[in-house]
Amino acid sequence: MLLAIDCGNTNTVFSLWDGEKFLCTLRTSTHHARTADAYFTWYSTLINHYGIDAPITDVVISSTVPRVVWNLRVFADRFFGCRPLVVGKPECLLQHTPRVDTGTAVGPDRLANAAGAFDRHGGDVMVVDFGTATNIDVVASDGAYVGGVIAPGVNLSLEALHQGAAALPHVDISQPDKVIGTNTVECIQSGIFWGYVGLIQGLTQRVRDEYGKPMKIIGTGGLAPLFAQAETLFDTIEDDLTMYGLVVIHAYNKEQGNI
Ligand SMILES: Nc1ncnc2c1ncn2[C@@H]1O[C@H](COP(=O)(O)OP(=O)(O)OP(=O)(O)O)[C@@H](O)[C@H]1O
Ligand SMILES: CC(C)(CO)[C@@H](O)C(=O)NCCC(=O)O
Ligand SMILES: [K+]
Repeated sequence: MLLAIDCGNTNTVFSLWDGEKFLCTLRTSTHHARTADAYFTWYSTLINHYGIDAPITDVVISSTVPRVVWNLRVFADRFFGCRPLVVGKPECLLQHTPRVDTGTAVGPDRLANAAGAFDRHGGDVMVVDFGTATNIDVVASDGAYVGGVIAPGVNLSLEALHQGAAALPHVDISQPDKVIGTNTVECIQSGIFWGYVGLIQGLTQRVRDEYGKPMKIIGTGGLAPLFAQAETLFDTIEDDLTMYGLVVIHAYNKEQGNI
C-alpha cells in the first residue's frame, strides 16, 4: 500500500492508495515541529478508527514547507521501514520536465497537479488550486508543466483584511446573495467571494488567450466547490487531484526502477 502525503502551507493530508483507489484521507494542520512519533500517534489512531490494516510499503511526499520533510522521512523510515520518494528533489524523476526559467523551484504540489491532470485529461489543461495560495498550473499538450499564476489564497486574504484594518472582524468565507453588502460582514464576504469569482474568470480567460489553444479547466482544493456553485468556472472539479498526481509520479519512478 502506498501512503501519499501532501504537505501544504496550512494543512497536511495523508491518503492511502491501494493500487486502484484511495482508501481514506487524513488531514491535520502543518507544523514543522511535529515529530515522527507525533505523526504516528495521530496516523495510527485514525487508521485503527477506519479499520485499515494493510501494511504501508511505499511513501511519496509533496511538501511546500521544506522544514517538515525531515520528520516525515524519519516517520516513514521508523514505522514503515521505507525511504520516501520526495517530489521536487533531484532523485525524483518526472515524466515531463517543467519548462520554466532556469533556477525556478516549482512547487511540488503544482508538479503533482500537472501529473495528475495530464494522466486523467491529457494536455492543454489548467488546474486552479485553492489552497493557502490560489494558483493556476498550466500543463502543455505533451504533459509538461509550463508555468502559471500565484495569487493570495482566499483565507489568507480574509485574514489580511482582519489583520490590517482595525475595524474589520475575522469573517468566514461564504457566498453572499447580494454584491452590495449592507453591513461590514456582508461587505467583506462580497469582496472576497465575488472578488475571487472575478479573479478566476479573468485569469483563466487571460491564460486561455495567451496560450492560444482551447484548454480544459480543472478546479481543485477545498474551496473549489464553493466557487463553482456561483458560476461555471471549471469544466470539472477533482478534490483528489494533487494526491492522484503523487500516485502517478510514484508509479513512474517505480516503472523506471528508480525506487
Ligand atoms: N465553506 C468553507 N468555509 C471555510 N473553509 C472551508 C470551506 N470549505 C473548505 N474549507 C477549508 O478549505 C481547506 C481545504 O483546502 P485545501 O486543502 O485545498 O487547502 P489548504 O489546506 O487551506 O491549503 P494548503 O494545501 O496550501 O495547506 C480546509 O482547511 C477547509 O477548512
Ligand atoms: C504556490 C504554492 C505556495 C502553492 O501551494 C507552492 O506551490 C509553492 O510554494 N511554490 C513554489 C514556487 C513556484 O511554484 O513557482
Ligand atoms: K493543496
